[in-house]
Amino acid sequence: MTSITIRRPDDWHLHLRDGDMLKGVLPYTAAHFARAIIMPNLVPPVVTAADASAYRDRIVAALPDGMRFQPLMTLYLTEGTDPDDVEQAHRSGLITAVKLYPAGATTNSHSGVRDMTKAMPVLERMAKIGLPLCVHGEVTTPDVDIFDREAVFIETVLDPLRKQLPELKVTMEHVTTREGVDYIMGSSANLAGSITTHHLIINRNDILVGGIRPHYYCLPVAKREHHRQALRKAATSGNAKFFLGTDSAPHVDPLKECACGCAGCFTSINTMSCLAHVFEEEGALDRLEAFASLNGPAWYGLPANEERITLVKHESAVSYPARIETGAGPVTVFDPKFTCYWDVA
Ligand SMILES: NC(=O)N[C@@H](CC(=O)O)C(=O)O
Ligand SMILES: [Zn+2]
Ligand SMILES: [Zn+2]
Repeated sequence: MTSITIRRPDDWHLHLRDGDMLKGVLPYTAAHFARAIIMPNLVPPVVTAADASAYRDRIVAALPDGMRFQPLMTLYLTEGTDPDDVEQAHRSGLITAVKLYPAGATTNSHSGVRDMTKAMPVLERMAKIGLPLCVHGEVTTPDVDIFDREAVFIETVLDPLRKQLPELKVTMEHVTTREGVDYIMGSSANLAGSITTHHLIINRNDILVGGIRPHYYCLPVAKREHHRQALRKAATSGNAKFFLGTDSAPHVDPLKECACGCAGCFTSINTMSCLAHVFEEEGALDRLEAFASLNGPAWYGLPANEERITLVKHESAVSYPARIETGAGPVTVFDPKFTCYWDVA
């Protein structure tokens, strides 16, 4: 038996949803993670400080007795967001970041930003007060191929924005391409990137070969193998610009297994197990702590967790349920297609 002990990890990109789904999925995150950045793409979205405060209360209320977990709230940037409300939410310690969804890019993003110039007053304020912007980095232009949308976003939106507002701290979330990795590595200190567990494991063949696999469909969509390899290299490098954001994004099975299925993989339950496997494969178990527990807090200016968790490699396979039951309905668990031997003790 092998084991490693690391500081308790955090999840820097997480969808908890609301109501019965929130109650169903939150315990899996809280079991392993001390904190998570909570995505604001509810229906309706979490737009104002008042919305974020009420949502935080609902998350805390949904936490089972005896579990500890700190939700780090975000505001959903719209063209009508009030810079004063954002600043106030930041100063009171309520929010950790503001989230940019280009309108139409992903799940519940229709209230997102169409015209970046309309968001400039808020972005300028954020640059001034040191509040990070988290971005879903994909263009939505219909003539751009879905596999190119991240690379085109970097070129046409992100790079110009960072030149215009060099002081703005930006997290490029769920990076899925070699272009994304290279752009982050070649940039100044105020750009970093989160990487999901599933993008280290699947490429686009897993979605499409031998039949369509809706539970591997997420956004940004998984790309070619060489992109997955670039992500693995970045995540396991120890480079402080890369950290874990699982993007665990539960949808009930009927909404995934249908003619127009939702994007998102539910990974919070087996993320640490899968990551230990991936890092071991890459000969980088000693860098798992940097990726999952150290680089994220450093980027967001927070202390690393003092508590530790131990990951144990068992002689025999560790199993996870194929799906969990929530009050909102069944949710299929991400299947890494390899046998897991690691789990959290
Ligand atoms: N990642 C996904 O595929 N889906 C996310 C939205 C997002 O993070 O883009 C969701 O909210 O379902
Ligand atoms: Zn996204
Ligand atoms: Zn997400």
